Amino acid sequence: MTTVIKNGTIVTADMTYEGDVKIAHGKIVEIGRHLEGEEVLDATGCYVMPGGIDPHTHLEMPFMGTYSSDDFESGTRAALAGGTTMVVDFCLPSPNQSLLEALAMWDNKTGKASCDFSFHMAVTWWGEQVWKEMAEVVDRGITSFKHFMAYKGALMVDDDEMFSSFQRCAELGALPLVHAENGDVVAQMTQKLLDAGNNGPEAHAYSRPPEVEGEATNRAIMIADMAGVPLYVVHTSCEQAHEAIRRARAKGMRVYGEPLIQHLVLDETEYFNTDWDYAARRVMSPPFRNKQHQDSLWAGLQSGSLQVVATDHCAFTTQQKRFGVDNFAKIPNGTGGLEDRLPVLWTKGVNTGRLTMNEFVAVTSTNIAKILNLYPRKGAIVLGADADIVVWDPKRSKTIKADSQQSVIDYNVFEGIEVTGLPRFVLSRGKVSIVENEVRTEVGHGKFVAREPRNPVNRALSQWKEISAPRKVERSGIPATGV
Ligand SMILES: NC(=O)NCCC(=O)O
Ligand SMILES: [Zn+2]
Ligand SMILES: [Zn+2]
Repeated sequence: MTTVIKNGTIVTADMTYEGDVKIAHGKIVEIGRHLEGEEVLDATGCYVMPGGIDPHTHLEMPFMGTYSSDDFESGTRAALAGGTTMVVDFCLPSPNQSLLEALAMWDNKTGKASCDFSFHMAVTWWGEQVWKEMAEVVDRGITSFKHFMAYKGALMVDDDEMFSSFQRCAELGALPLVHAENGDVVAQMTQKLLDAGNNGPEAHAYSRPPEVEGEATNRAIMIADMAGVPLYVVHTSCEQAHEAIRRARAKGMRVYGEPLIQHLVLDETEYFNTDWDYAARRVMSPPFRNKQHQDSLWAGLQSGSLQVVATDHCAFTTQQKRFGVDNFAKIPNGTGGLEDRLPVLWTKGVNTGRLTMNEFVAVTSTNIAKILNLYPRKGAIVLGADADIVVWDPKRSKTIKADSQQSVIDYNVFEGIEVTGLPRFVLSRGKVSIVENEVRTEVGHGKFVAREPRNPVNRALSQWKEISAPRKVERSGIPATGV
């Protein structure tokens, strides 16, 4: 069957123009005027954009004694409902577990996905087995490796392990990712706060101030530079971390920063709410920051020093959050946002003039497609691309409410925010999955997307590092050793 999206304005990361889009067998087969097809989707008054790609989700993830509540079924449904057509989740091996064994476990979770997905592999320990298996993981199309510099005693790796892993990434043409917070300092700060009786959710924020993130970001950048590999910093939340990324990029380093929609819009005052549940539901790492940090993140998106807006969707119910009722360090870290990322960013970004429509497409889809070597199969409206498309109605509005969301949790951190700009249609490889409020997603339609290593940035950096590597000076007359 052929489908035509008619009468819309196509908006990509670099162009805005009138045109119809024809789809067959899940791909874009024609772009032009007055196209015909068996199924017609009317996009009058709408923008036809590449579907969102969320490169940072944790679906059904074992974490802090429980599992995140949205799985690949509810998570990908929430994604599609909000205009996101691909998610990249994290495979987390336990300490000493084989990466391949962990991957098999994660593969088992994905059968219910209704949009396409990929994985980042986490490096949670180091040894010859990990070194070897990283090559196999890359062969299977997973070309990015996550390193947690926090969560001491659980997922955290030290500098030695990170440097080894980053060098392996350089050899394999893969991309290292970091959760950048100084885990040693956070662990001690946490204990000090608890000893002083400071056990509420607000102490979570006190235990990991912006300096802790800034230091780790600088350290990860230095280690990546020594290893000769690009670096992607997840959930960049503050000026200190942004400044490190900005400075590195100004020096020509290949470093990317990813603010979350939560950090752009919600601030630290959320933790001072006197309702324990309200504050605990917003506990995530890094924590929400103040308005100055938010301004810095918006400026980074505007100026190009930050490239991607993600969600870090890791949803826990109120019941799960209550594991930490006497001790903030036991509150499962994470918030939701998959369904809300695009509408909230459009409302707070495009509708306020902070972002152009093309910048919106860049930071929600195209930039990450390029960084992860998915472009132009994903993140583009071009011939041959996957028909992962959102038809965006800039006039549709709603008030965000947990009651009507796709996520299975019982609250929404954006509750009460009025958004203007919502999908009219969302297509996942050509399948019409969302028609305004009607959900037509198909369980199992989502497929794993394999990625190739050695994207152009990896190759360019390796070439430059090879040319500029330290070299032994050849000397003709070497003096005899004087004994
Ligand atoms: N961010 C967060 O609080 N939870 C998910 C795990 C992580 O990304 O650190
Ligand atoms: Zn993290
Ligand atoms: Zn995360």
